[in-house]
Amino acid sequence: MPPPVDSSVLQICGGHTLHGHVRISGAKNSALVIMAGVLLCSGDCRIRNVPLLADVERMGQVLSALGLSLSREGDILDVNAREISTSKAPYELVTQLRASFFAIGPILARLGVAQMPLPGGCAIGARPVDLHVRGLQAMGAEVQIEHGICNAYVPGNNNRLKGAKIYLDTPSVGATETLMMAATLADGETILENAAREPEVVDLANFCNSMGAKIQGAGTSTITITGVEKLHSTDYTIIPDRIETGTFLLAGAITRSELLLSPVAPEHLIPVIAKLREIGIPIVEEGKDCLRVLPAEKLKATDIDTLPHPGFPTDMQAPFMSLLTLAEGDSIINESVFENRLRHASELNRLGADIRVKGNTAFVRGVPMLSGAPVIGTDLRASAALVIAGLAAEGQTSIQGLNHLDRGYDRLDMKLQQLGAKIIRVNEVLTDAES
Ligand SMILES: CC(=O)N[C@H]1[C@@H](OP(=O)(O)OP(=O)(O)OC[C@H]2O[C@@H](n3ccc(=O)[nH]c3=O)[C@H](O)[C@@H]2O)O[C@H](CO)[C@@H](O)[C@@H]1O
Ligand SMILES: C=C(OP(=O)(O)O)C(=O)O
Repeated sequence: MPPPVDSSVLQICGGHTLHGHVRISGAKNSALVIMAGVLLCSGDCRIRNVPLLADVERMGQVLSALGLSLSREGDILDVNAREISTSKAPYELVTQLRASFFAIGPILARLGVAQMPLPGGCAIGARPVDLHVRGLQAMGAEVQIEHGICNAYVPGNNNRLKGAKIYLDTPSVGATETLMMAATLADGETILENAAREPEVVDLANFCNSMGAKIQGAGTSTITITGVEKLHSTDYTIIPDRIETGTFLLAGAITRSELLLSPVAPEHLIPVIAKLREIGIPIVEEGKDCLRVLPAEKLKATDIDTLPHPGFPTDMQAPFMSLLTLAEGDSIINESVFENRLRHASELNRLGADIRVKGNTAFVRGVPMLSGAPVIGTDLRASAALVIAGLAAEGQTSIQGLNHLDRGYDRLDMKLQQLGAKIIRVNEVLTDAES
């Protein structure tokens, strides 16, 4: 029997104002890497605020295949990682998401050997893993990539990685996380220089420290990890998803609506909030974990350059482009982090946008309105960008490619429905033979 192909579509009838409160879920990129981090623990872990996502489901299947037992109730995930029964991660699962590869660090630290297929994730560039590999080699591992699998082992009597000083050529989020996790159980001190400073890196460090790891400096570009023998049980709550928060701010902004979002971490959204205010969207911080977006008089064009944190996040680039299609004037968006992350531009043009792409730069000329059309989401944030645009477009927009959206947004269509959006999912699951 061929595997089912998800051909569901989202149908949006645009041009309606939204209103009300939206509950923001736990961060996808924290949840996934923290699930990998559970492999470091010789006890039980309770993780709270885990979002309901296809990627989380798949990451759970990866952990099960490695011999861990998991149970989920609501947004609480319990994992028993006392025993890891194999060092070999399943090819068909790991190749479906990016973060599964980061588990190579904990598996190697715990067992001294790991066989990890090269990862999947959004097709937004080549996304090599050379920095992960070079860092593990600096810590004493022998690593070879053959037949799509990264085989690593630690030679010597005790199979234990050794602390090392590692400079990352680029502040890769995943490489920082892989190496930070590997170093928690290594012999001696590891210093990561030019490390990523994303909030999810800090969340992972806090999670590891809650199990007894000794990590200092997460959130700065130098992270120091002093290896310990063993990590213990923990009960840990994941931070709110800053990209989901930004997506709802944009949904409010593009439909000229008033929305209340919580729980959020405004300090993780500084570049996004600054850009929204710059183009004329009123954003009000209420208390320490609540944001209100208010209708704008008019939208002004602006320029965006994506950068590692604390710069403007690449994961917000596509949804932000949707808003700028309706701003007055010309905006220039430069994607500096990934080399192929502007594929949504041509789909936005189907909706009436005026965007030209040259290399990694999109030139967006504001138009007075968008009009609904059938479109295809080519990756996670591209799909979110089309949803945002569809909410504003006159008439009906239908979006295919929901497998991308479901990887990383917790029931986006349902949350939008609760805010009054005219959005429905039409399910049509075909088998390969029928499609
Ligand atoms: C699961 C997860 O957390 N995904 C996030 C993570 O992806 P991910 O960890 O894959 O992104 P990286 O920060 O590693 O990638 C940044 C840049 O570094 C390059 N690079 C990376 C690793 C490497 O070994 N060699 C190399 O050259 C990449 O090709 C890219 O051009 O951070 C990205 C950048 O904020 C986000 O868009 C993703 O949502
Ligand atoms: C690129 C993303 O995810 P991943 O790294 O999981 O492909 C994203 O979340 O926008």
